[in-house]
Amino acid sequence: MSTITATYLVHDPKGNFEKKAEGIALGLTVGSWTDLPDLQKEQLRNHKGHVVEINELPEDTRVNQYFGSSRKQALLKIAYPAANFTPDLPAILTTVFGKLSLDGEVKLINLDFSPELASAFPGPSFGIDGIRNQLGVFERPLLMSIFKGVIGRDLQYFKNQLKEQALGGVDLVKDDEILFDNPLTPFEERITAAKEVLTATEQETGHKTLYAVNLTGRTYDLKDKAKKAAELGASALLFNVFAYGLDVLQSLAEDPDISLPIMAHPAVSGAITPSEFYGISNRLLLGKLLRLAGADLVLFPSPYGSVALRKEDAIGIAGELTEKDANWKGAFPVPSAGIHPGLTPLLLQDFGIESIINAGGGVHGHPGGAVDGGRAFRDAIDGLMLNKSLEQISQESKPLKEALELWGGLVKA
Ligand SMILES: CSCCC(=O)C(=O)COP(=O)(O)O
Ligand SMILES: [Mg+2]
Repeated sequence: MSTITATYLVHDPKGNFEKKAEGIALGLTVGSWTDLPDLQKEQLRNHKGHVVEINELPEDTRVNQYFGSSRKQALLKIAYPAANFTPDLPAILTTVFGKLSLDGEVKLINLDFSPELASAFPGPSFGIDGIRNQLGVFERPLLMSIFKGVIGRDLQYFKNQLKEQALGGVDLVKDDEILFDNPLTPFEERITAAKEVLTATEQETGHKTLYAVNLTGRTYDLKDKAKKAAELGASALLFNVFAYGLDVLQSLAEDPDISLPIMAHPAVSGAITPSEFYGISNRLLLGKLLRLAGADLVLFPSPYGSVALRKEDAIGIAGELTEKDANWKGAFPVPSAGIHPGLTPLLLQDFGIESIINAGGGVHGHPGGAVDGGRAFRDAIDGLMLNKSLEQISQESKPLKEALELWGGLVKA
């Protein structure tokens, strides 16, 4: 039988987890909080949730300090028959965590899709290989930079900033997620201006750079805007998926007339993921669900930047995005926020080659400007791929040396 199996982390002072698990399995399917005497055997067999596993965990002393009283914790696995829902994320999330998300200390940790159900989801259209093919870059992490300070500036400022970033050798440039349609830099004009600038920089340097335009506006206007972006020659879309919903991302990814890589931004996800007791795990939300809904690149806070995630969470997200056995193409992990060139060895060590190093302030804040900001990163990445140390590379690269002096990163002798 096709199913989805949810794993929940639950906390309870008494630890009566069998009762809790059965209550969820029945309550989210055919039952209610009161006895329903005319439930039929067949109804129970085909539609009731099934408790697969109850794994009581050792008491968490941090949790107990938080509550000032003892709290037992357990992981509960419950399988729900696919016959209960349509194969779409709104139906699935409402089944496995709709009412339950409002019902005390329950966190949704994972979802396992049976193969038949998994096949209903598209996954990335381009994925890691598709984006590498577009760029012709295969043997190093990619480098992305972010427009900064564009709000309130005109198209000429936008073009200048894009040119500098591209000349610094970055592979992708994305809008900041807070840049919306506006009279100074309208959506369509940003796309055509970027195409003009990036065609010229590619002719000058031979290096290709993609531009991800922020797809914003009312939900029902998004598809037409995205199609227009594709027609005008945009190279990728940035999308604030959690302000809209995972299913909106899926609709964009599935549309054959919007044949562009989609970069998912984590804005607003912090309202759902950080609690130990409530919400949805980062690994599931920013990893597995974004990948199956069709994100080609996924931004998330790195473990060591200005807005940090726990390292275990960040590595978990990247693992979900790149896991080889999954049904979908791999999506690029993009650990972000507060990234500067001194962090490059750490990023490479923790996220490997199949990742994107992404910086806004760490490019534009370079004393030599954004061109040197990009070069500092590229020199660091290229040198590390040759097994040189950051210190060695900085002796050959003035931009990197200056970046390390400003932001740190050299291991002192
Ligand atoms: C919180 S992950 C998204 C990072 C982001 O959107 C951003 O603008 C990072 O900019 P920074 O100057 O910190 O590189
Ligand atoms: Mg941003």
